[in-house]
Amino acid sequence: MVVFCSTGCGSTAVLKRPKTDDALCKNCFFWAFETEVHHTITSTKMFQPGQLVAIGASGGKDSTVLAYVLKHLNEKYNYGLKLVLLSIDEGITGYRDDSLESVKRNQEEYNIPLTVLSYKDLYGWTMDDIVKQVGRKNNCTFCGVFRRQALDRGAVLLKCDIIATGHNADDVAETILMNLLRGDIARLQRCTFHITGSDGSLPRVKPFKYAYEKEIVLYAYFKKLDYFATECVYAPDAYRGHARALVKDLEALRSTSIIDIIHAGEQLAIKDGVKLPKQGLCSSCGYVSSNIICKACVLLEGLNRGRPKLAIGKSNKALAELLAERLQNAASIKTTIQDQF
Ligand SMILES: Nc1ncnc2c1ncn2[C@@H]1O[C@H](COP(=O)(O)OP(=O)(O)OP(=O)(O)O)[C@@H](O)[C@H]1O
Repeated sequence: MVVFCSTGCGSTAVLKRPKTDDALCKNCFFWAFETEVHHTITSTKMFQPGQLVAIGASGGKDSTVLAYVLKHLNEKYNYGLKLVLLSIDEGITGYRDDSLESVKRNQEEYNIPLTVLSYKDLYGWTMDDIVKQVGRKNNCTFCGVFRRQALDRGAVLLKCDIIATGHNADDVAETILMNLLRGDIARLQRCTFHITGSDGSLPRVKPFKYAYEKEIVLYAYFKKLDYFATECVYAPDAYRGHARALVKDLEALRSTSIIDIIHAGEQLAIKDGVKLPKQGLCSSCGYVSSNIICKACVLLEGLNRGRPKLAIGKSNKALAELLAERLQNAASIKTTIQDQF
């Protein structure tokens, strides 16, 4: 039986929209998807004309579709943005090396300049080296913390005004649930913001905040976009894995579940008087941090000392240990100087 596009355009439907269950033809689906992203961008005043935008480009489906759609909307609606692709090479053989090849091909196809920064250059370690030290269980902590900072450093280096990532509605819903389950009130509120980074780091935006992962995959498929489809070869973050499974189960029961979780998350407000961590600057590297030394520096120091698990889990203990040692060093330097004069 032929099903016609529910918009009444007269074309044959080729898909059922995961978000709304509407039967749509290819062109009406493209229009609906792009118009919703455009609405997210304009209704939240995500960008300002003249801004240089670093698109975090991993070569995966989300950031590939993001680069394509941002370029398209920028031209169609005259946003007045300059776009650059920024890729972080974590040094994961058989994963990031292959996905970066997709980014390089897209750079040429979309004519957007690309910069690649590596963990090896920034931190002296590849993820392959780190996994050899820490094993597969905790390596996602290193990767996540280093990537966040690497994207920031890269964008600052390129003199960008803002970073756009391909985090989608499923990612946001998972993060809301994770922060709720962990009781992480500060992050719970922050993760629903349209723009983050007003605390001193570069502003970050998620134009796909309301775009379903399944629709991004369909968009990439029907547009025949070139992206790398394999999962990371190292164990995925176990906790997020549970949140992901829960979100997918809920979506299967009711397709609006994902957007409902996001809307609920957006309405949460922190009671007056609740103490939140204050953002300052890391005394080692100068990056934004709610501690005297940022998580990336503590993780790196653990690696460089041959104690990679130092900052896993109870990071306050690791921080206290590092600070005590630094104070001791400072005291012995002071004594040496005093002895000399
Ligand atoms: N190595 C990287 N270099 C640059 N940006 C990255 C990198 N890894 C992740 N990002 C950015 O963070 C977003 C979310 O990353 P995540 O690890 O959740 O991957 P994902 O959901 O599989 O996204 P993608 O399909 O784009 O890889 C990506 O869409 C991208 O914008």
